[in-house]
Amino acid sequence: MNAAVNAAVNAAVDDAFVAELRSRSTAYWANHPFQRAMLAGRSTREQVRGFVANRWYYQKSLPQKDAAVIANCPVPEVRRHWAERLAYHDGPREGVGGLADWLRLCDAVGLDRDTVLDESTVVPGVRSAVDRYVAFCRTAHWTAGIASSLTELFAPDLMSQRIAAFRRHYPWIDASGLEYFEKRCVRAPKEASYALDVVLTYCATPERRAAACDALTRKCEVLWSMLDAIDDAYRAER
Ligand SMILES: O=C(O)c1cc(C(=O)O)c2c(n1)C(=O)C(=O)c1cc(C(=O)O)[nH]c1-2
Repeated sequence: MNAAVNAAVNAAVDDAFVAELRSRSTAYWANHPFQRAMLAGRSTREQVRGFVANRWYYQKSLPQKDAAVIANCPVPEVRRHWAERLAYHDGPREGVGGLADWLRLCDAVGLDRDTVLDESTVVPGVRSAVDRYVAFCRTAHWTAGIASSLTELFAPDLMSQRIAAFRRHYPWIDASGLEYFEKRCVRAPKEASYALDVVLTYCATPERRAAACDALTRKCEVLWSMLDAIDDAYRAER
């Protein structure tokens, strides 16, 4: 095979891999009935608050998940880049960064901060789903850990819809709290694009690529399980 034919074959193989990863969007939590109801303005205050308070457990676990990916990754350039994600959520100091922005969203929906931070409203199903995500990134091959973040390919569209829905249907939410999602709409596509490049570059075998696709499915299941648990806990409120 000459070089041009080889390059064309490799590009086609990469395209098929990316298409396979993108096809996992059908299992993304944007399609969960709880999420659909929230976007359509059919959630009660307690359900919206339940989502935000429970999601805190996901937010606070992200830096530990990213630290696990870094710990397993042998490539300095990738570690350097991935460390930015960790720094983003933790922020340079108290009160600044992704976690602080999420806590401002908690304020904006009327949650008591101490109650959010003591996690007394976190339901068991959310805790175990998130813990599963962190454990997966600790134990799986580092490229699978990175692939599991690729739900961020699907997140920007959902976050834009969520911002619009919160403004339109839930006027009791202080709009300043939406800054978390506004910032993520800019950042998530960049993070997803980098993660996709890494997965394309370092998943060099069909087995690694299959494992990356499986990791993305597992991650969709984590998010879906979170919403199952939240939906269940706040069902009586509907
Ligand atoms: O609001 C959302 O629907 C949503 C979804 C996701 C996701 O798909 O995992 C993330 C975020 N937000 C997010 O804000 C975020 O920082 C984030 C990091 C990750 C990850 O797996 O590393 N996912 C997500």
